[in-house]
Amino acid sequence: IAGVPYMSGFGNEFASEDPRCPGALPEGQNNPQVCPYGLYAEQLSGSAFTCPRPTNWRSWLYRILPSVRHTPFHPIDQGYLTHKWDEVEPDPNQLRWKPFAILKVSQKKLDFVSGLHTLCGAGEPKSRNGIAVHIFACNTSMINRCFYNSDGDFLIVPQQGNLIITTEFGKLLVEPNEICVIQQGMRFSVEVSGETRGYVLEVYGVHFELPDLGPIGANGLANPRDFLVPVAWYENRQVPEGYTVINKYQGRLFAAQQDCSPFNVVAWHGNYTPYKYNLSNFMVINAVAFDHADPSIFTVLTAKSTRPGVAVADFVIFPPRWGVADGTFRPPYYHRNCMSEFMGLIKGHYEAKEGGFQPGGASLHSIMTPHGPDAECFEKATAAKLQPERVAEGTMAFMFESSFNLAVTKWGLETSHCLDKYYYKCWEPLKSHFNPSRK
Ligand SMILES: O=C(O)Cc1cc(O)ccc1O
Ligand SMILES: [Fe+2]
Repeated sequence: IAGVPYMSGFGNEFASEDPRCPGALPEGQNNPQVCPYGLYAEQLSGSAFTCPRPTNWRSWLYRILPSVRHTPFHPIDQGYLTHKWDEVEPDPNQLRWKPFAILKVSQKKLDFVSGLHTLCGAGEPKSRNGIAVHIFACNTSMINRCFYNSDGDFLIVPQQGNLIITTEFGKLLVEPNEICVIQQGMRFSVEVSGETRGYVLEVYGVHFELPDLGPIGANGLANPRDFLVPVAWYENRQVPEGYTVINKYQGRLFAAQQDCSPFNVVAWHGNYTPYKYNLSNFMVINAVAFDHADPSIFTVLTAKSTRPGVAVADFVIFPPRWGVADGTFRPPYYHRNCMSEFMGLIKGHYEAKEGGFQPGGASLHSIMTPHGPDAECFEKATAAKLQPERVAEGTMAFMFESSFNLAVTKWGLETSHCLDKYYYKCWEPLKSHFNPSRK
């Protein structure tokens, strides 16, 4: 898998053939009476047929057998995956979690799907509006098992361990500090080596896009050419013992059996694909004179709502960069926000909290819940001699920021046993410096 080939570009019209079958893509039409090599043609639609061109997503897959050839779906156990947002009473407090536990194989075998734990979310897959945040913590590869989501798209943020993701479109190797997006309906299977953990942002009913750049101009932030898309890869593999296709549908898991691998797409073309992105390619823009810019300058991808400027969810990162602002309190300001702020940490530490917030953990600052730097960070930043300095070197924190009011699951508040009960104490030492006779 090292040296896997990719195509590049965000939302391009791609075309790819497995090199073992040159000419597998029909020329000049999508539905020949008989496809090259005796393949079946199948369209995967990621938008309504009638969407305007800039948001019209679909791909054509040329496969050994069509996806429809399977036995009926039956409900299966779904562990801690849920979209029930009323399991526990609402909690407006600042919440922080210690690194989520990853079980050892000897304790319990968990793969990417059975290792999904829903932490928080809001909205509803049936009405196609909302989001969920899941933690995946697993130790085993998916063998003769694949997954597809009818409810929405997965933005996957690995934090520990590499993911080898086989998709209908080909293979992706996704390492920590990279992210990938597997969109609604795309079948995929995840191989891991050892204990593996990360975060998933699921959005129902919208797709991620690159944010508008406004006065920034034509370049910057996440550049389209740095998004990588797999090349066609197929296996013609019979699985007499049964290949399990798992479907998340209306928040529930179902399984169906088929007798061959679903990764039997010999060639495909279209603009509806999985993709990955390396966060170190992000072109960071920051304040170079004074003041602290809002974190929207660090938006990698956005899932827009129908309200102008209001996201269903933004994926924002806090990458290594220079801090140079003069006469400025440089860390994040104290604030209350009309959006929900979920944060995770891939590596290192986060500038507003040197301790307490650890890689593989998380925090949630809900709508209008006050938050900001801990007392230690405040004292340091107000006393610091302001020189150009590297910020967040060797670290990578991120935020899922959402206009939804996120509810936390029972697993999040209780079962995970990771909630940090003393989080509020990090602000307790903040003291008044007010002196009416000093200006
Ligand atoms: O709360 C946070 O740590 C995230 C954040 C960072 C920042 O630089 C400004 C605002 C903000 O919400
Ligand atoms: Fe914040």
